[in-house]
Amino acid sequence: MKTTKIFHTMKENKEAIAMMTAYDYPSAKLTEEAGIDMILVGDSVGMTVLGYDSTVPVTMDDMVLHTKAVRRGAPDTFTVTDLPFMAYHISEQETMKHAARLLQEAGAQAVKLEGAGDVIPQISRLTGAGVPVMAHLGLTPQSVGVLGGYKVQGKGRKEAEQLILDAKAIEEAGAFSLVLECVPKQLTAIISKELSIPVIGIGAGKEADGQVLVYHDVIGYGSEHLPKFVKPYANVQETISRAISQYVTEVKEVRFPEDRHTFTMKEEELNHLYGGKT
Ligand SMILES: Nc1nc(=O)c2c([nH]1)NC[C@@H]1CN(c3ccc(C(=O)N[C@@H](CCC(=O)O)C(=O)O)cc3)CN21
Ligand SMILES: CC(C)C(=O)C(=O)O
Ligand SMILES: [Mg+2]
Repeated sequence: MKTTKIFHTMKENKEAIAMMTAYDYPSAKLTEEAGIDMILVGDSVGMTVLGYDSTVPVTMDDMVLHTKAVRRGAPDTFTVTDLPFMAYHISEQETMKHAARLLQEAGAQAVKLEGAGDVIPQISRLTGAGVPVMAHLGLTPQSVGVLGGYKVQGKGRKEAEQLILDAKAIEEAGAFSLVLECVPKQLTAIISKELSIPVIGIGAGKEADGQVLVYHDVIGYGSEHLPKFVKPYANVQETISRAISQYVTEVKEVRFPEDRHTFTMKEEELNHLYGGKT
């Protein structure tokens, strides 16, 4: 069984941590085969797979379903699942129940939650109960309504100082790792240096202890607007579109199926249909 300790060790050895999201069986299988260090079942599933325009509508049931599929595809990879919007704000009891569902019912090894402040006591309680917690600061997409859009965070000195304080409080509360999203690289350098837990960046520069990106962004599949921090390593949507268009064309022109896609019965059997009386 893989534990959070390996990621501490990787930070100590200055070995960069490669993390990526996955949402279903095939994406998880390919991600594990490629040698990823850690999978995130992100609530970004709401946008990349389910077609919502933010992560806010994503439910616990969605996260359980997708985590189960991911675990079947990547049984040997440490898997973190996002607690969705409002799953860790209503009460301590609800937070604990939701984390228990993700670890026991869905098979995640850790949970991730966004923010500091009110969330700090939840991180302590979860860790105290044996749930490994990954925190998430900077651009926290579940707060898009309050932040007023997906914008870079911590550019001003006051905001940056608050982020550093929040990061320290998160480590203090027992989180095993921290995702830093969309912050200036200088802030990433400070936070990664000041914390002993690994900092995983997304749009936060190479100064983090590791990187995370969304599966669809890495393979070039389906995103219309790509954030600046994304590097698409392939153009899978073009491949898929071309394949589907060709299929449609060939069906309409009756060029598919060909003989090699088709089954036949022996002449003899055909001749004796209805006892040969046809
Ligand atoms: N496909 C996908 N990739 C993601 O990284 C991602 C999701 N979906 N959904 C949930 C959140 C939303 N995220 C986003 C979405 C957009 C930007 C974006 O366009 N940012 C501007 C910054 C503009 C500025 O402040 O200067 C950019 O140009 O990168 C950033 C993060 C990150 N997460
Ligand atoms: C982008 C990462 C950090 C995330 O939270 C998600 O995919 O939901
Ligand atoms: Mg998320």
